[in-house]
Amino acid sequence: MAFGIEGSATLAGRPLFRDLDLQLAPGWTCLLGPSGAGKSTILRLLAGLPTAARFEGRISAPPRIAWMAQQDLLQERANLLGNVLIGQRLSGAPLDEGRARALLAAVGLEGLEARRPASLSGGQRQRVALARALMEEAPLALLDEPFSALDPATRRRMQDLACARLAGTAVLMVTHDPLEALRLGDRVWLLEEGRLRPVSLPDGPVPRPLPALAAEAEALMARLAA
Ligand SMILES: Nc1ncnc2c1ncn2[C@@H]1O[C@H](COP(=O)(O)OP(=O)(O)OP(=O)(O)O)[C@@H](O)[C@H]1O
Repeated sequence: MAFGIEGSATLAGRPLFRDLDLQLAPGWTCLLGPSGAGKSTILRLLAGLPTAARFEGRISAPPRIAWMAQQDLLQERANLLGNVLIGQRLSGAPLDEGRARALLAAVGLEGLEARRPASLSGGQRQRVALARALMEEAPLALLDEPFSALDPATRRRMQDLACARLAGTAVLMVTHDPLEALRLGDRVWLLEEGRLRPVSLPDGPVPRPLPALAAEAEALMARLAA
């Protein structure tokens, strides 16, 4: 099933983006672009969350979405297991504690289930937020810089994990990392000056091997810096 957003947005009377047409099929769509271009606004619009922008157009999204914001939005009063289970608790679904524990183990936090978020590092907190998003099993996943707080080796492992667990899901990921977009993207877009510009991709299934991507990453970094 395809989801998407079509339309234009203004911010304090000025155009933020115009005639946007972003369709989200199963697989990874990656969104790059300079700070303030409107990437998080697009994610929030798709999630049905309030934004500072005025939007006119059409949004197609399923009722249930896996959502990972730039801030981890962990519940400080709940332990890690409680945080991963929060979607099920809020929706009144039966709690699948076994799956939540398995996801915490998969993100490398086995044995920390009873800890509170305040006792974790930034990277550990981000991995709890990832486990919570993966717990959702929603048809659309909206991920805003989901790996930004991780060291390179952990980042790569978490990218592989997310890729495997979100197979068949329509994923929209905002990232500032060209290599990450090239590694994971089935489709990659650059949002600049209010327009979406396509990025051409090397052949092959995602996640792509890194050595093959060095030249493309260099070229894309140059476009971002322009
Ligand atoms: N709560 C808010 N109130 C007023 N303006 C806002 C608010 N949130 C975002 N904006 C403005 O909306 C514009 C788009 O912001 P958005 O967060 O979508 O950009 P972004 O591309 O995701 O940026 P970044 O890469 O820095 O996260 C920016 O000019 C920003 O200053």
